[in-house]
Order: sequence, then C-alpha cells, then structure tokens
Amino acid sequence: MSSVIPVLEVFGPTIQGEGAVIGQKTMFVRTGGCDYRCSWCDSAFTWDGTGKSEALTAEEIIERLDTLAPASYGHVTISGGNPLLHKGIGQLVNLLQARGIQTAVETQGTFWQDWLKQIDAVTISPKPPSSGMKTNWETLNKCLTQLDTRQVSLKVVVFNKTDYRFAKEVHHRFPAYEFYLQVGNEDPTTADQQKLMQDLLQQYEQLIDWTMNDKEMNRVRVLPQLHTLLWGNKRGV
Ligand SMILES: C[S@@+](CC[C@H](N)C(=O)[O-])C[C@H]1O[C@@H](n2cnc3c(N)ncnc32)[C@H](O)[C@@H]1O
Ligand SMILES: Nc1nc2[nH]cc(C(=O)O)c2c(=O)[nH]1
Ligand code: SF4
Ligand SMILES: [Mg+2]
Repeated sequence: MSSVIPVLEVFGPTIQGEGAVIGQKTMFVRTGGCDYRCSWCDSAFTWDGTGKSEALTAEEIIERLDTLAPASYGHVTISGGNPLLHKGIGQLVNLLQARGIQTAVETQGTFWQDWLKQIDAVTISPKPPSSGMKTNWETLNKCLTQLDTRQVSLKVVVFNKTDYRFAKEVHHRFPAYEFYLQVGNEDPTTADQQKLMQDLLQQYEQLIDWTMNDKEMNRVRVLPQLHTLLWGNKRGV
C-alpha cells in the first residue's frame, strides 16, 4: 500500500524553464509544504495556505500524468514546496523508473531522503540573503556529499549584488558541482507580462555583466527563468 503525498498541482507537458536541463520536455509534480518562507517565493501557494493540496498515492499521481500526456512524456520534474519533506516520493520515483521515465528534483537541500540518490537531475538551490532565509552549510554539505557530483547542480537566484556575493560563496564552497546563476523575479504576482518580461531581460543583462567581469566566476552558467519570459506568472506551465 502506497503512502500519500500532498500534491498542489500536476501539469505538463511543458519545458523545464530553469537550470541544468532547461528546455527539456517534462511533466511537473508540485508537492505541498515548505520548511522555508522565501520573501519572493513564486510558489508560495504551496505553503501559505492559499493553495489546497490533495493527498495522492504514487499510483494516483501516475494516473494524472498519464491522463495529461497519454504515452507522451519521458521526463518528470518533482518540485514544491520542498519535495524532501516527503518520504513517500520514493514510491513515485520507483514507479517512474520502472517505466523508463527520467526524473528531476528541485529543492533547497535542507533535508535528506534516500530516494534522492535515484534522481537523474537534482537541482539544489541555496537561498540568498534577499530571501530572508539562512543557509545551514553543514546540512547542505551533508545533502551534497551523499550524491554523485554528475547528478547534481547548484542554482542560486540573484536579485541584487549581495545575493551575487552569496552565489559566489556557494560556488567557491562547492566547486565540484555545476553552477547556475538565475535571474530573480521581483514581481511573482503581476499580470503585466510585457513589463515583467522587460524587467527580467534587463536584470538578466545585469547579471551577465557582473559575471562576465568577474575573474572568480569563470565556470558558471547564467540563465533566466525561461517559462517566466514566455508565460509570465501563469500557473501550471
Ligand atoms: C518554487 S521553488 C521549489 C523548490 C525548492 N523549494 C527550492 O526553492 O529550490 C523552485 C525554484 O524556483 C526558484 N524561485 C522561487 N521564487 C523565485 C523567484 N521569485 N524568482 C526566481 N526564481 C524563483 C527557487 O529558488 C527554486 O530554484
Ligand atoms: N516550466 C517550468 N519550469 C520550472 N522549473 C522549475 C520550476 C519550479 O517551479 O520548480 C518550474 C515551473 O514551474 N515551470
Ligand atoms: S524554498 Fe522554494 S518553495 Fe520554499 S519558500 Fe523558498 S522558493 Fe518557495
Ligand atoms: Mg517555479
């Protein structure tokens, strides 16, 4: 008997809009609950009470995925909230892998679950000062060292110069991992998509400038949130 997982949304197929597998055709499973409260969280409905989660078994999640994309997906991204709060995701991962479906996870790396070892692409995203959260380096290190360096990438969202300095610290503490800088979306609720796109592109250029002129950041990638540029703050894309 499968245990249940609190699920906020199941959607796709869409493209992965962020990080190491940007552009990958994927389905998304977004779990409920987070141990952080980032000031600018674009998925606050997973933890602030405004979204309603459903308790689903791994089999029920697969049914949803199959209904959305009958025989037309080969990759599933599990995000949240923090998926590492849920032991039961292990069953979902087993079922997906038995069908030859690749998996990815988005997390801030504040907990550990054994199923994380089975994930093809783990994105760990420590939070910069603008989020109001504080990174426990020991916990982050514990999470990273249990994984294969080729399986993991680090991604830091940047809103300002202080965040950029934090991103550098993360990269320098963990130089063996692929490192991504991501543009922060300062207005994750606006419906003015034109203005949002303009602002995000401007911030992207700024982040590129900082990085290009920085001798200590030669092995990094700078990315926007591609889905936000395409679809703004729309949910389920
Ligand atoms: C909503 S979080 C869920 C997974 C996990 N809790 C985490 O933060 O890594 C997914 C990704 O979106 C990023 N994110 C959240 N709000 C954002 C914003 N306003 N602008 C840019 N990226 C954001 C997070 O940093 C994380 O990399
Ligand atoms: N297209 C798309 N790409 C994403 N990459 C990370 C996302 C997330 O919210 O975790 C996300 C998302 O919500 N949509
Ligand atoms: S850790 Fe992720 S889901 Fe949690 S509040 Fe921060 S951005 Fe949102
Ligand atoms: Mg998102």
